[in-house]
Amino acid sequence: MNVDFGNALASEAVTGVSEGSLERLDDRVRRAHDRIESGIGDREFGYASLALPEDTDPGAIRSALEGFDPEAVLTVGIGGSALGAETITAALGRSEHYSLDNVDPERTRELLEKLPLESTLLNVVSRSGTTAETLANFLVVRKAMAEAGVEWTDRTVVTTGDSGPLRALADEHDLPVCPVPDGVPGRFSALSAVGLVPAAALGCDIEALLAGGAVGQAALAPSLFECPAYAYGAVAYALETRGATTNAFVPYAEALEPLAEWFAQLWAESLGKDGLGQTPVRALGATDQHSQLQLYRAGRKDKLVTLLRPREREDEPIPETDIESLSYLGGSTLGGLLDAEFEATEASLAAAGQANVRLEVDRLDAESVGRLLYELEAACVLVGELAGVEAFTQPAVEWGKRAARGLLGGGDFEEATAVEEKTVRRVE
Ligand SMILES: O=P(O)(O)OC[C@H]1O[C@H](O)[C@H](O)[C@@H](O)[C@@H]1O
Repeated sequence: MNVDFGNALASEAVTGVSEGSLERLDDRVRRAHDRIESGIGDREFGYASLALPEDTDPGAIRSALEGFDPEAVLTVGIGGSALGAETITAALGRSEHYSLDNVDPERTRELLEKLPLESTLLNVVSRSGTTAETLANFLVVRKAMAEAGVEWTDRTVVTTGDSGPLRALADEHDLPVCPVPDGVPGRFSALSAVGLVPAAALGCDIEALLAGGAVGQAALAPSLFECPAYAYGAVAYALETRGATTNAFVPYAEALEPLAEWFAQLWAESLGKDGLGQTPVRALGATDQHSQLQLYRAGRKDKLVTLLRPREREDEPIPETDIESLSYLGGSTLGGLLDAEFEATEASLAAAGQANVRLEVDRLDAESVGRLLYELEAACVLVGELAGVEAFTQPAVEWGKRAARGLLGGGDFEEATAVEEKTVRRVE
């Protein structure tokens, strides 16, 4: 990942940071880097995520998938157990990957009617093996397969921990199981079996994805001025402390739209603690230039806008036209137009004093995507260190999970009583 934070400097942006402040911050970046490196070395909880490029065994993933040559992959998982896999296959153009990461009955039914179940690989992913949405969807899909005369046990692969209901079920039916890596929270697990199984099943080069992650790891360095991941993290942190409490993440590539969702979980769940954390907003260039850009340019100066694009892409020429007012488009390309819009938006934000950072990758291939995921994770871990928040836990999410389970009669959870105690003040 290449980072250009010129438009986030104090000389350009209302919430910008001066070079001098960044130089002072760099001392703290160096200390944070030491902490991160020792955490990686000792495979400490959370920090172990940044060791995945070396620790993930692509051979084990491939052997769990032996004998499968699916037309489509259906991932049943949620949050960190779905978004990494969706991000990777979308970025690499594998549209045959579908996922059920919600319990909307209409969507579930519609998808099950559309999929060729006899040639679909069912990929069930849950670190805990207890997440209600995932297990409920799994039971529904399993029944649909049985009703369609498909032996679900022949078409299912599971990624889960060493214990829990999903592991027990996988053992009972002798299903192929990929382990979730130790000490790696779901949102940091894209470069493990959690994120790589669908990609591998659909013929992506998972070794190259991991090699890209390893390049990101090798690029970690004790100065933000020498390390793109830390440059992005340090600038995002510095801007947050100067009032940029929203991070609008805007990829200029449809294939990276799921990445914006993945980034939102990474940033929100890791950094939203102790009254701190930038609120991630998902957007897409150029589409959202025609909707959200008004706010980003002229609304409150409480944002960092992160613009992301691949430098190279397969292009499509725009045909010549004899309509005089459109002649400027003819002879150009859709990619050329998208790039022009990217640069125009960047300049328009800067002209309004709105902080923005440019992230670029060479192209959307397996190596670049692996590196991008790794470096955004490293950026997030760095922000956690600088802000002094515990980036690897999600107590607020767990609270809601317990409340929902309590309501469904899945145990005695005191959080469920909060639902009954809700203050009501209706207007009908
Ligand atoms: O993998 P699972 O245990 O099913 O968890 C799936 C998701 O559940 C929770 O909501 C957590 O906050 C997420 O971080 C996690 O990714």
